[in-house]
Amino acid sequence: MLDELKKEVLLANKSLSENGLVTLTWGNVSGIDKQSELVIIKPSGVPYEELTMENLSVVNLDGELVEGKKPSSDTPTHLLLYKRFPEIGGIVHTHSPYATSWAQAGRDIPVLGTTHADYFYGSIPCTRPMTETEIKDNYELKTGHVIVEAFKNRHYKETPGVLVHGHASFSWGSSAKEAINHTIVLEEVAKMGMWTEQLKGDVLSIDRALLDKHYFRKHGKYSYYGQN
Ligand SMILES: O=C(CO)[C@@H](O)[C@H](O)COP(=O)(O)O
Repeated sequence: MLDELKKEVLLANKSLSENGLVTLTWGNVSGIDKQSELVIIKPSGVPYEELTMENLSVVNLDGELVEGKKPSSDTPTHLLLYKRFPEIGGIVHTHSPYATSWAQAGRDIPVLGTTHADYFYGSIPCTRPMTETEIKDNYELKTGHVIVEAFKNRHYKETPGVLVHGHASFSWGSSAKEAINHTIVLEEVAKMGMWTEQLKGDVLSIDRALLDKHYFRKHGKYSYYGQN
């Protein structure tokens, strides 16, 4: 069932280690089949080298297990994002060191350069801290809620990633593979941002003209990037 999507999600989870985005099992990748509304996600606590097509978790949007092992502990967060960000097809959550450092500092990653602007239209937001009640009651679902709240004034397709305050990042894309690419970029701009601030002290974002040039030359109907 859904073998093609399973293969994509399997390779995406395994690529977390290959891309230096994860330590131990501190991350998970999912993908959704829009037709059946079934989500394939990494099984909880399973080392990436032991992941197979057979042990991947398959859940419906209510979180019920349809096939495979017990799903990632972050499944409720993934499922809420699929419901509230309907055009995404894949999600990555991981504790990559630089992005996690900005999340622990509770800071948005400002647009400090064109590398960032090529992929994220504006700062990468950090959610507000969660309340004690949110943490104690259905934490992973409430994590999804604070992420959605951080996007009330920005579009999730223009900024395909977020830092969860005190926790780590979630990134997304049209597929699990694109979500991995956005996670790689998020970690890189988090690293560059930290070093830029180190070199220049409190730095300002680039101006809007440069942000627009770089973002819209890759995205939208006037894009002229690549072979298109
Ligand atoms: O955020 C966390 C733990 O803080 C999780 O992302 C785990 O690090 C991965 O959990 P599983 O996907 O293996 O349940």
